Amino acid sequence: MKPKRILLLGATGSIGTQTIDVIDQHPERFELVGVSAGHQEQKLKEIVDSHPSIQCVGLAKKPEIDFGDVQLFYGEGAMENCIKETEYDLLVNATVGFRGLKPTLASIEKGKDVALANKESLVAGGELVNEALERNGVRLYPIDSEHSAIFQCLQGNSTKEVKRLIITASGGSFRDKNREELKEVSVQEALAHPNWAMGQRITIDSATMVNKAFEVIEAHYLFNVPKEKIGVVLHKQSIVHSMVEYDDHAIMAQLGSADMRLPIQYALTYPERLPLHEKHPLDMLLSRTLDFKAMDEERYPMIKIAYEVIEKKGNLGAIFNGADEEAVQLFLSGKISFLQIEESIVQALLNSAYIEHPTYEQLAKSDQEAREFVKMYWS
Ligand SMILES: NC(=O)C1=CN([C@@H]2O[C@H](COP(=O)(O)OP(=O)(O)OC[C@H]3O[C@@H](n4cnc5c(N)ncnc54)[C@H](OP(=O)(O)O)[C@@H]3O)[C@@H](O)[C@H]2O)C=CC1
Ligand SMILES: CC(=O)[C@@H](O)[C@H](O)COP(=O)(O)O
Ligand SMILES: [Mn+2]
Repeated sequence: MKPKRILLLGATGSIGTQTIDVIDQHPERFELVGVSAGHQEQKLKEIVDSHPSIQCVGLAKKPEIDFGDVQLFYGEGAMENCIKETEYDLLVNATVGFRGLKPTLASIEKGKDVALANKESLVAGGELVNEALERNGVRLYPIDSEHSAIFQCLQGNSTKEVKRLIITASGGSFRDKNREELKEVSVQEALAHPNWAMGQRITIDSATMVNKAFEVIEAHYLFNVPKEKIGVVLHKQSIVHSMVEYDDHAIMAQLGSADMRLPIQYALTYPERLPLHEKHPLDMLLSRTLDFKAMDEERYPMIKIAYEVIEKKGNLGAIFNGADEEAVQLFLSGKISFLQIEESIVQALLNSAYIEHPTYEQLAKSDQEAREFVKMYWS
């Protein structure tokens, strides 16, 4: 069997690094043919040097170091140029933010499957992505742990028989605090996720529950399930990664350690399962407790927004994500407080013009305007 040629966007990040680990565990099955990153050029260079199969490299700006004998793209359009110029079988989109949508669409238009970590592609552009998938006969494989769990639980069954998808939420860094206590929290505390080691943006999104709101929207577009059939339950151990309840009340769950290597590998090897080296695989023969608690929408108001975005669609997902991206940056740089992230999102949604059937260009404009709005709001 010929190795699957992988083009990896966001190679220097949390998902990117773990994707390379999975690829390196199975050199006979995968070949890394292209990588892109933002600003960590030294880290990217080390990846390129240790993977001679890499032919194409993308960076956010012109690098100061020499990348040698590869095709190099930088600046605006670097990821799309890598997609255009590289011969690959599967795109792994592990870049963060709205910038991930354009390469997702470009790969689909090229007729190449996508293993998707970049949930923003679906939050901001779910309608466009699904139209493009259908038009090009291309598949999307979820990497997000909850969606991988649901995908695994759906194997052998039809989504027509699904009573509901049950997405688990850890509750994030502040799950033991009430809203009054949230007024005083620090950036450092917010970045201390109880279970997962992830990039900064998604870690803050877990604490605000924006991540879970995004995951509700992501599930709607990935599995074509109406919003009434998508629920969220608090599960502080992050062992049950999500569940599918069927019409006969059978509930299928996927359990595992808090390690993204399994969902990444499954997206790369589907429908096969390969051996995987994890540091601490889950051992269910040891005693453990699994807690489940109903979602509290007063404590976590961001969850409700997900259902409004699914109902009204249009450019609301792009505004939701754009406002959050900007607000998280302002919070990380100490310019606004934790609760002001929520306020940024609510105000941006209230003050932005609604577009019912946006093009990609209109989504990009809505994203930009939501960011500008948040910057102005706090200036
Ligand atoms: N981490 C996790 O466990 C999970 C993550 N996800 C999703 O996966 C995606 C990636 O998350 P995560 O790995 O945590 O994020 P990280 O912040 O760790 O990594 C982000 C990647 O995107 C790159 N990047 C940043 N800015 C740019 C830019 N301007 N142009 C091109 N590339 C850029 C970064 O490059 P550089 O660092 O070189 O600047 C880095 O390689 C997100 O959408 C997230 O929601 C989903 C589930 C779990
Ligand atoms: C690993 C992963 O998929 C993250 O999205 C994770 O689920 C975050 O956890 P919570 O948002 O449940 O805190
Ligand atoms: Mn997740």
